[in-house]
Amino acid sequence: MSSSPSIQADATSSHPPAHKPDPTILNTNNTSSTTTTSADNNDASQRGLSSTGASAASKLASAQMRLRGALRQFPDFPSPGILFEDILPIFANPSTHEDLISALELHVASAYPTKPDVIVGLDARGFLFGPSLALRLGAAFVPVRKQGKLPGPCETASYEKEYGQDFFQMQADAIKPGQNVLIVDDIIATGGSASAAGSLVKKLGGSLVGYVFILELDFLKGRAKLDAPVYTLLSSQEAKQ
Ligand SMILES: O=P(O)(O)OC[C@H]1O[C@H](OP(=O)(O)OP(=O)(O)O)[C@H](O)[C@@H]1O
Ligand SMILES: Nc1ncnc2[nH]cnc12
Repeated sequence: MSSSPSIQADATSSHPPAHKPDPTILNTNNTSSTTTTSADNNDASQRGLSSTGASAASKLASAQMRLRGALRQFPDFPSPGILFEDILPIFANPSTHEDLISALELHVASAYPTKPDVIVGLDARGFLFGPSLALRLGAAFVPVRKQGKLPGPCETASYEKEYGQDFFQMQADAIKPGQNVLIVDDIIATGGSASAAGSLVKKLGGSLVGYVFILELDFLKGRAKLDAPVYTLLSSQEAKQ
């Protein structure tokens, strides 16, 4: 699907206009927002994002703006018609790196009364923040890797993404049956990668409690492929000048 010229053209022509509001920032009642619960009074409040009511919401909104401001876009990478979102500048600046981890920690603390046992990060950009988030939450970190990288018995799933086809693998003993698993990745585009990762988690006996992404290319409707709650910190792609 991803190499189809018509889909690539769609991906570019459907970019929302730059002035389109980010519902994550403007509407704290939607499914992408972070609600405040007693669970907010945890470590997140000690690290940059306060945990109480309006204050937490406004700090989250300003963190979201800084994170969106850090993104860079590269047209026609890695193939014609794709507007590539580069998340790496977030990690080049300790302040936006902190914004990211604290915002995600706050979301998990608010949305999951029982903390996940395992954070699963997707190869490769899910490895940039999955382990830090897991450490903050006191959860295990487990990678989903591209085929051929993991030793020992593995489960495999094939998938299509916005710009290609691939295979994901997990080590067969990476998750204990019944563990609560949260999948994290930088971007959801078509949802192919995330859906394949979810199928692997379930094959291993994990209980998939949700997905967390930094950015959603919402015009590709990837979340429709996922059968667990989806949270995205920045809920739409906005073309930058
Ligand atoms: O929703 P989808 O259409 O499946 O696309 C999203 C996936 O594409 C990118 O990964 P990529 O495979 O490019 O690997 P990388 O992280 O190694 O760059 C991104 O990091 C997501 O994992
Ligand atoms: N447009 C995009 N930018 C960055 N990573 C992606 N993964 C899938 N689509 C992407």
